Amino acid sequence: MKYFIDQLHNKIEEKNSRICVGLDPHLNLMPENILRPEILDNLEANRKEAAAAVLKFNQNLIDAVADLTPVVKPQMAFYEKLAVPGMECLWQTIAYAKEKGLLILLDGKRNDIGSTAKAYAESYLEGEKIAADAITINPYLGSDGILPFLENEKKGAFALLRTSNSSAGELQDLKLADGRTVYQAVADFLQELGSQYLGESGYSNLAAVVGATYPKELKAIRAQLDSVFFLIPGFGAQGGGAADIKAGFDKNGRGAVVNSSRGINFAYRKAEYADLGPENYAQAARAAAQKMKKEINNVLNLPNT
Ligand SMILES: O=c1ccn([C@@H]2O[C@H](COP(=O)(O)O)[C@@H](O)[C@H]2O)c(=O)[nH]1
Repeated sequence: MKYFIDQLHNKIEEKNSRICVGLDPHLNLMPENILRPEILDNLEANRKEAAAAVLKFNQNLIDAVADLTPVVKPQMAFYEKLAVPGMECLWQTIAYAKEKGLLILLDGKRNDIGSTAKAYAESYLEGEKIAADAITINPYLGSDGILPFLENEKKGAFALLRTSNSSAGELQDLKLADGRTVYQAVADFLQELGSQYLGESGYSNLAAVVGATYPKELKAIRAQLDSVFFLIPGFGAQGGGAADIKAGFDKNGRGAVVNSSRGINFAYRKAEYADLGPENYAQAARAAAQKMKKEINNVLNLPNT
């Protein structure tokens, strides 16, 4: 199978799961048996130890959720924060997740002029073992900044469309002279550009990010776009729930994955999993991932297997 988007579809079907587990190692939320809290008092001096702790944390999480999720999404900000050891940790995490059969969506929101975008694409998407399968991008520079991420049909790009954050509407909801909002214009642009990269699934390797925290907009965008696959972040910690993401899927329950990062990574901190204790954070993460998978399948009227 050639296309990234078809690989993602197949993994979703294989696991009957529409979740995406974020790998967002917020250091201040880590269990103490993994990361000594004193490390945070002088992180600059302790980056190596912190990165080693994050790698162990991630590997245990991956082991706990590998059969439940088609894809993981490392958020680059948390690895960049740890400088060189952090980047090593990121690549080791990616290699580990790949060994476990997971697809990797790197959340870096990269982009630039065409020649620089090409360098980003080569840095993060080129290669088999030590490379992501897809990356989040900012579409604001237009097509020459996007096309380098789509050159290899085995790789995909997820462009920011209508984001989940509270100030998303400040720019994205502005009205253009033709009556469309900025995000509606971006949506049309992505569908048009992505039509050259359609897989057998009917979806394009050029996908989009649409937040769970704006269900009305999510519904309208799904109605507008029939060949653009969605990453839907904002589930759990940001307040989005199963009812909010339903309209992001097509009538067959296809066309999207829903991300949760803190809600799964740090589930051990929730009252419902408190009995497990911080040392069993991976078990808590597994329980939270199972619950999310089930809630999404239920709201889409899909069987739970
Ligand atoms: O619109 C967007 C785009 C990206 N994100 C990223 O997704 C995760 C969400 O983390 P939670 O802990 O589940 O809130 C995080 O990496 C964001 O940078 C997003 O939330 N919204």
